[in-house]
Amino acid sequence: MRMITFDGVTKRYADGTVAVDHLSLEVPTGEITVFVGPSGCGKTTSLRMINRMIDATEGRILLDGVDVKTIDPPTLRRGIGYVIQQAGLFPHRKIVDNVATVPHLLGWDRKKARDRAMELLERVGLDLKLADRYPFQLSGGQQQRVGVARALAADPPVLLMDEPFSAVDPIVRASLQEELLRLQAELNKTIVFVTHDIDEAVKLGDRVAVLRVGGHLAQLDAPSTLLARPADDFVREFLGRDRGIRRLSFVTDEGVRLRTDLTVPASAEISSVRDTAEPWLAVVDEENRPLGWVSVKDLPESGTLADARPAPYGTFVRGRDSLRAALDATLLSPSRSAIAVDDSGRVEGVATREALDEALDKVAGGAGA
Ligand SMILES: Nc1ncnc2c1ncn2[C@@H]1O[C@H](COP(=O)(O)OP(=O)(O)OP(=O)(O)O)[C@@H](O)[C@H]1O
Repeated sequence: MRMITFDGVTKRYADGTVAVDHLSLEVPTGEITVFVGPSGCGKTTSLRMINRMIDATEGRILLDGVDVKTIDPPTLRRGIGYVIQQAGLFPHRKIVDNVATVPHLLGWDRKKARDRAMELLERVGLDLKLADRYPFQLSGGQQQRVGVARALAADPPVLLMDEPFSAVDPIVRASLQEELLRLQAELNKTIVFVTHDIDEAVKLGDRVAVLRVGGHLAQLDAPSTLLARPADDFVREFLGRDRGIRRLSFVTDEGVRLRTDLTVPASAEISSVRDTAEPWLAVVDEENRPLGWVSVKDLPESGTLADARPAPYGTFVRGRDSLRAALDATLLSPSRSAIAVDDSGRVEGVATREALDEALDKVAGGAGA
């Protein structure tokens, strides 16, 4: 249990700058809440008020109903992991010692702290051969993983992450995001994640708080709702281009009707399919895995479908992928239909363009668009 409540929180700095203005919102237990917004909108200030690196001028921040101002900062921070950009590792300590620092401070003996550190490094996907190196001997992405491991060391229920993945290249960034989602599925921490990147926000957030300059909350919603129904022009603009398409990432493929009459085994005689009215057929192997598309009018005179050269195909995983993935699969297939497979890659059926159009109509209808 660790729910965070902002109750009319204002931060006015000494020079009069109002960084956050009467912010009220709830960060639910066990979820990732992302604070996103343009530079200077008060994201970092809001985050740091939670662990009292900055104290609010007005209002209250409650942790499970207890005002953080009544908890002394060291005690408070013991229950709150903190990850920042460029990891902020101690440069003169080995990787394993960086992670073991907090358990050590908590009074664990050396071996137990070290074991815990190794376990966490493994968990965040770091090659354990790197444990005895120093931070400067690691890549930016590796250092970030260590930063996450260190924040998790005391097993805090709350994790604050301030632009943790901003300093690494897009590919490493994507893998760190995946890793965080994988970890979170196991750990269920209450996470507040700050970013200025809206794509990162909708990918990671269970809920996304969009802030505007001056620390005003513009909208707080699940990513799919945010993309479907931005509250105003500011949010719409901040979400950027391709909002409609991006939204399809959050729509499951479940509603898409599949046809099962468009697949044929590679062992079938060509003569048996020549008279079909369908222009394209999906060929499958004996285990019902896709081999590709064949154009019926271009089939050889005789033989089996194994003798026809199947063209490349796109697939999506039924029940797991989004409508966006299904649509993408159609673009990778000459038939413009997508092959639906199960988790083990066996064909469940074919989603035709008509079936996808129907599904898209339902989404557009439901958006109030
Ligand atoms: N110590 C300070 N004294 C005065 N003003 C400050 C101080 N720290 C931050 N500010 C101002 O408060 C506002 C919010 O800053 P904050 O760092 O919270 O924004 P942010 O949304 O995290 O920005 P960024 O994405 O650029 O990091 C900005 O206008 C900033 O200039």
